[in-house]
Amino acid sequence: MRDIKIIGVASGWGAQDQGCAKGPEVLREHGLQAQLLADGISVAWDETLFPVPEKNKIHLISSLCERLAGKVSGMIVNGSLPVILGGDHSCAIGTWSGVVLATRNSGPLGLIWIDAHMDSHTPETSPSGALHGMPLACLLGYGITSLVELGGFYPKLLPQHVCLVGVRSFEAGESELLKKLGVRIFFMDEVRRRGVGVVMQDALNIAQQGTAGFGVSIDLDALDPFEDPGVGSPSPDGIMGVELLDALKQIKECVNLLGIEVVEYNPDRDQNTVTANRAIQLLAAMLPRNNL
Ligand SMILES: NC(=[NH2+])NCCC[C@H](N)C(=O)O
Repeated sequence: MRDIKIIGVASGWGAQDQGCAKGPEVLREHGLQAQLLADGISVAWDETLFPVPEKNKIHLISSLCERLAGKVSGMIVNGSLPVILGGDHSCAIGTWSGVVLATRNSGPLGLIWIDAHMDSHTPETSPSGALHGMPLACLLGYGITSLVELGGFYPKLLPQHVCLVGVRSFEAGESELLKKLGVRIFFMDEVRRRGVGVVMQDALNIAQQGTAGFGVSIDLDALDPFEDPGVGSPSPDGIMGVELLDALKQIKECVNLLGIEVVEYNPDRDQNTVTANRAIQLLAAMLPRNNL
């Protein structure tokens, strides 16, 4: 049985609304470990990383992501399953760089990116300039050099092993990049038409075929904000919580699961801790039972 280890990333520097910096510690105080244990899942809280203050936002995020990548790759080398809790989605650059650092000799990484947004801008195409709108482009080899080349190599991901699920809010530049690269996007209308469970099976095929293993990155704004308001960039008409939970259950059977990331929990916008509870339930759906 693999140890499951949590790393919190208490940074909102990649977002315009920085409330999600408080996300990991609020989830911890909310009893995340006890709630998972009640489901038969024992998780150790390894550490919450706090950013080191820096005038330059890009330096701040790249050094935070470097620390994160180092921790994540160390955990995988030691046989643990890393679970990363954001913070804003720019931490994905660190998470998945770390996974790839540890596994690239065995093959490419597959990644399922569940999100309302594409997060695939470069500074040239981004209307907001916010770094949490850029992590997927960085991982695919496009954008700010220090982030793209984090860990000393790039790209971290190949387009044929990546897919997005739940997208409904995006701008032209990022959509053109993903189209050019041929990344499969399960837009919200397809998710609604075919059901999240069926789409997730396709997503798992994309992420598992020809890869050393795969990861899942969940931006909580993929969920419908009417049900789950506790996110940084709410976007209407998203995935229903129970449906996503059900679809994610197939993941815990996958022995080639290399890492999980849940980001953008914003306690300032949450109501009656509904989204905190949802984040914990999503983890419980995906994590292998190790306490039986
Ligand atoms: N991780 C996120 N919540 N990303 C939202 C990005 C929103 C918008 N596309 C931007 O680049 O500013």
